[in-house]
Amino acid sequence: MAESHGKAIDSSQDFVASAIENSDKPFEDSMKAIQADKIQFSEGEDHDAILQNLRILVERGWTVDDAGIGIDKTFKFKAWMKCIGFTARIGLESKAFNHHPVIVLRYGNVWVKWTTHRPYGLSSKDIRMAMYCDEMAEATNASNASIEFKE
Ligand SMILES: C[C@H](O)[C@H](O)[C@H]1CNC2=NC(N)=NC(=O)C2=N1
Repeated sequence: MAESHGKAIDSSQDFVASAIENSDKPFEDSMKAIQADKIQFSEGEDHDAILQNLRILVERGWTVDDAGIGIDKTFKFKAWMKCIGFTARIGLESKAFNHHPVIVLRYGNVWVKWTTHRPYGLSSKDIRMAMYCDEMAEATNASNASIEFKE
């Protein structure tokens, strides 16, 4: 059971709620609470840089998993072809950046999870790709064309 600002919290959802609920507290306090209790950073990472961006991602609906090594989010789209288009955009960038997610493609939504296998933990690559997902979700919703598949 982890403590944050004196409250017992025992799930990453609670961590997220606690981080946002305490957002009126100085930034450092709420982020230290998350760092001390939860995140397992990949070796060699700049912890403060990751935490700065993690706060933005959490406010956009990303959640930290219970192991503290990954972040995930569910993107909702009305049309199946938008689910496909979003997934394809993430897939192409994953190939280009050589950093790959777990993606669950369903009718109406796409669940994406980022974690780093080697070195094990949460890395700046996960953060970058999560930011990219948010950008692509906006681009997908804004675009009328379904995506062309280029090899
Ligand atoms: C050999 C290849 O570069 C590695 O296996 C890459 C591929 N994609 C990856 N994706 C993720 N999420 N983590 C990794 O450590 C990783 N490593």
